Amino acid sequence: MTTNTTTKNHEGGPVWDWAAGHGPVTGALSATTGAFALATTGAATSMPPGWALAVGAAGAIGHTVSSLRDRLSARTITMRSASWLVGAGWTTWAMTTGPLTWAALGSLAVIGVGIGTSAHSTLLHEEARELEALAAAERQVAAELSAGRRAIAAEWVDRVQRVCGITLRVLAVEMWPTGTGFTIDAELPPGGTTYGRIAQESAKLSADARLPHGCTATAGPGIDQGRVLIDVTTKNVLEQEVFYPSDYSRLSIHTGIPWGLRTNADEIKAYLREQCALVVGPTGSGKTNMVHTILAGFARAEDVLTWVIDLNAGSAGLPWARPAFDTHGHPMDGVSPGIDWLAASHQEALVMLNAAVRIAKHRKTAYQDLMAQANTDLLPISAQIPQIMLVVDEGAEILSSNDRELKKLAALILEVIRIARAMGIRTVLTALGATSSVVGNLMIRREAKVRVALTGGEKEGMDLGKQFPGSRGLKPEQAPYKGSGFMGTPESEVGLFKSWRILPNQIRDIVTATSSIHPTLDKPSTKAAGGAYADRWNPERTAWMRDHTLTPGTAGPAAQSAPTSGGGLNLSALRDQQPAPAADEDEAVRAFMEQIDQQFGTAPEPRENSERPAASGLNLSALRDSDDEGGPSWVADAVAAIKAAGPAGMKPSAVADLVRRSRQAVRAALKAAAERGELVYRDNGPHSVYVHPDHA
Ligand SMILES: Nc1ncnc2c1ncn2[C@@H]1O[C@H](COP(=O)(O)OP(=O)(O)OP(=O)(O)O)[C@@H](O)[C@H]1O
Repeated sequence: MTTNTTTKNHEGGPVWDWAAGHGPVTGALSATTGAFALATTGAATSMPPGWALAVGAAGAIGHTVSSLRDRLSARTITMRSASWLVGAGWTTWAMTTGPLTWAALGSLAVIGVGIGTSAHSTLLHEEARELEALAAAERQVAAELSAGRRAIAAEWVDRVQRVCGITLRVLAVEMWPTGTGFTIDAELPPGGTTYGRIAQESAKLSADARLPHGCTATAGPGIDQGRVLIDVTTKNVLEQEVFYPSDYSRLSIHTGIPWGLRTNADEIKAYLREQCALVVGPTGSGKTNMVHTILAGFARAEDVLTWVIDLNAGSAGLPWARPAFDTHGHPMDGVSPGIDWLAASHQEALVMLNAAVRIAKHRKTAYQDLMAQANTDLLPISAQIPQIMLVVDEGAEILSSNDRELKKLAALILEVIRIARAMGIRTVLTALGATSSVVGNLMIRREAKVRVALTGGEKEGMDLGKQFPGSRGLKPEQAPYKGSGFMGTPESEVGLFKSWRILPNQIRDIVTATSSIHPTLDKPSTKAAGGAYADRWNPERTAWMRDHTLTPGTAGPAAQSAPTSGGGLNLSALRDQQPAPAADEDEAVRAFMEQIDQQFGTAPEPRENSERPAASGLNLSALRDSDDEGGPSWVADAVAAIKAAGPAGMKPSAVADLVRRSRQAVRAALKAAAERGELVYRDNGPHSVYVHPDHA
């Protein structure tokens, strides 16, 4: 009957779910209605009552078997088989005595309520039993885990005692979710023991623990100075090839740029707002690959513009520039280069570095008000005023070269490192080796504290102690895989590290994906950088990228006759390998080189250039020999800077810092300028300033 109803209601009404299991109420209802239906039908058809008993016994046995299989409790099994037997007993009795009597119906109702109640209670019992079983399993896992942790703690207390002679009290052992190691949090013994004493025995501890190659035990500071955290790597992630993540979301110079992975698979970031970086790696260690991952990070940053110098045919920057231009060098719609400027020749590098110096100086005056408002002496870098990251591939070799041409570049690179920290220009230099001329340079030692050493198994010239002074126990053998090595930053203790692998396809993807992220150079900086910056992607100027018969940095035919726009430096004039240079071009090259030689030729570092900040293009007058302390070039700069400072004016000392002349000379020159009416002196004791007449 129920089946008929079901079929009829199938279209629109509720559907019986025969597959669903019974709860206590539906179970009792089903049992009693079933028994009643069988008794009435059996009585009407004179069925032998013994059949009902036989069916009940079979049901009890069947359910007992299935309950045993489901590992249900004895209580549930008893309840179920009792229900079958009681139901069958009632049916047999009712068939014999007649099911439609008050006694039969009443007893059936009592049986129904009884089955429902006992089913409910056994269900609760069953659930409680299940929960208890789960909790017991969890307790067992936890007990095993904490036993494991206790064993690790005991083992390492012994080890540190044996190797370093220090008795630790382990407070916690944290297993890394990546399954590649664990961290021990321990208390150092009283008496002033520092974590450094354990850190310097890293190699011995790793050997004592018989860690696989590439795995280390490194100690770092704990929550306070009396605690130590020991990171122990047990699985070597350095040997794996890990590809650059496919997440190209926005980054910022302020929140750090990820450069690769620690052995526990954590990302390690470089914070470069104020720091420069030095990446050392011999040939074949994965240095070029690492430069690309660095450029990838900068391309993703909304407040970074990357200027690349690679005198080795520009190869480090080319994959980042080419996808943005068509075969004629014209920009592709909707794609902008992943780097902002690429110099592949001495001349272009010279132009770029001079522009960087001019920007640094001009920013100092142009953003005085902004910095005063923000109450900071550090230029607030943002998408509107981006940081310039100067990446110089094999830049450290440029710094240590005796070649006259390279010395000029070296002087300017050091100049940028020295003067531009606050104004948002920082450098990433790569080097083939950690030679003393590189890491021995005071400027590099002081400013480039983000350090990477790619070892790739190479031991020759790998003096890790020089590159990471104070960190003992680092051995190139610990990172014998390509792209692996050590990295340390002021924020993160030196430790093993793996750079991501990146391939040309992915570089192309990143260029496209980040096209809308790149900032534009702020107006004052663009002005200071001059026409040479504005023209940097001119098809003529980038002809060498497409025409392999041209030497990098040389312009295509069009540029040879046409002057560059915006009054910038005409690079064609600097070409040193033109087939038949015109006489006046030769003359320009000679004059240019002479002026540069006078300025930089012999000195290890350049004298301060005195380009006019607002001048467009490369200001050759800046390269003039300037012993003339009262000479017009820097006084004009000073007057321009004072004008840019507005009504607040500038103190003579600030002007002296800016133009890099002695305070005495500056005071005299400013006084003379005031007497000529070019400036106004606002006398206010120690706060006296010079103001431009426009703002007086
Ligand atoms: N992070 C990495 N993970 C895995 N393999 C890498 C990684 N980096 C580099 N390699 C491997 O090492 C090879 C050399 O890499 P790369 O060209 O970057 O080295 P290099 O130090 O710049 O050498 P060279 O100066 O000779 O160009 C790559 O072809 C690649 O097979």
